[in-house]
Amino acid sequence: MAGVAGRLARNWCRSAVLSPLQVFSFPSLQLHLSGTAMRASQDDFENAMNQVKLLKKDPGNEVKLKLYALYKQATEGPCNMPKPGVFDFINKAKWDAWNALGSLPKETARQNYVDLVSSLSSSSESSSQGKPGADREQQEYENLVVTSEDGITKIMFNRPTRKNAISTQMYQEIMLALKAASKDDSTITVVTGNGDYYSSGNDLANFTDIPPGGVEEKAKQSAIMLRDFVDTFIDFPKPLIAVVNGPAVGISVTTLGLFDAVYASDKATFHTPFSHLGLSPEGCASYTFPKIMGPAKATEMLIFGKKLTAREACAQGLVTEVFPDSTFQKEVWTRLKAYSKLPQNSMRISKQVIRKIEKEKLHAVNAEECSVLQKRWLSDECMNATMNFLSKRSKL
Ligand SMILES: CCCC/C=C/CC(=O)SCCNC(=O)CCNC(=O)[C@H](O)C(C)(C)COP(=O)(O)OP(=O)(O)OC[C@H]1O[C@@H](n2cnc3c(N)ncnc32)[C@H](O)[C@@H]1OP(=O)(O)O
Repeated sequence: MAGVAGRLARNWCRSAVLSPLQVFSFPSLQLHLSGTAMRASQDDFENAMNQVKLLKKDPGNEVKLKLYALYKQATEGPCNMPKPGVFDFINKAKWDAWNALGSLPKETARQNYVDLVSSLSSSSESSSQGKPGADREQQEYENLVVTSEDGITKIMFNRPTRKNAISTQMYQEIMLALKAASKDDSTITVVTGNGDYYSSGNDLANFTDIPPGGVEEKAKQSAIMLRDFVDTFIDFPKPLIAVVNGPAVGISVTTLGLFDAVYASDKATFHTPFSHLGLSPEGCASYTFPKIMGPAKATEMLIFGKKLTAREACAQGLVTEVFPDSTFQKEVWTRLKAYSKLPQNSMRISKQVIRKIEKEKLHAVNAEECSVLQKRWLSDECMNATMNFLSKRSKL
């Protein structure tokens, strides 16, 4: 049972309470919680809350629980909530941490929170400065490998043990990487996956990271993030190519409708199980898929969750070309290197001409899809499906 609790706590804490936190190992971090320093003002406290979101690495479960407890103590005072049930691992861990602070005064908790965040921020800085000569791009992204070579910027999803599921932090990183690629001197940008999957879509553990404002606040934040994420694809100015190395699920499929070309291994599959998850389409697929493949085929995918093989997806226009897996990488990269030598401005301008007429429409579709999803995430259908997946994974 301890293993299960640990796993659940890990899921919660990985992107938890005060996320997006980006993992840091602080084995020797000493916490100074005595509250002997000057009293922190409300501004200091708010700054510290913002700073937490900018930490480069995850400080670990124990520290996150301390941050959570201090935040609650500073804002609400001593814990007087009923103790969660023994099987409610996540809330029990949080309750225990908060309750352990006893009657610590709010001001002291506030100061300790500020001190703790400050110690985390300085550890984060000294750690990243302490690796002279290390690859800069590798350090910036926790879940991506971004390289630029031969006029091609390659953004590779890099969570292979999670089938490249997209965590909250990873959404942010993908947006940052795309924005950087849109401004660098490469001619084309490629998105691909490391390992056997292209991506298993949204990390379903994202929804276990509930902020102090509760599930409604979580749904609101997620809708804002999703809208920004998809907008980044809509506005991407250069040829954007997907190299789909293996199965793709959910949002990693829907966003393909916003790419300029999609090359797939014959091992790839395309699956959007939205109804099974109590969800509805995103990534502008409610507009792009009927347009690409016709409304009936789009219905089979987006409403009935039919999984397509790479060849089926190609026949329906979602995929540009399929290659045998054994020669996939070689054939695709040879072709991409040739394309990357074409005149940069001409390609950019052609993309603009092709896409311009659709842009406004796509932004409106994106906004509408996010607003619908904000409600779906709060539905019993969606919550049950998510809990079902997570509890199976926890082997309860
Ligand atoms: C905030 C914006 C939200 C935008 C919304 C987007 C909607 C979507 O993207 S919907 C699609 C969501 N994705 C899924 O439903 C896929 C869930 N995963 C699976 O069904 C399976 O894991 C798989 C078919 C992808 C792979 O199965 P397989 O048996 O080969 O491998 P597993 O042992 O299941 O996976 C290894 C490991 O990875 C974890 N994992 C895989 N995918 C996800 C995921 N999407 N979210 C969270 N975790 C995932 C899986 O649980 C395994 O973890 P453990 O080793 O700890 O058990």
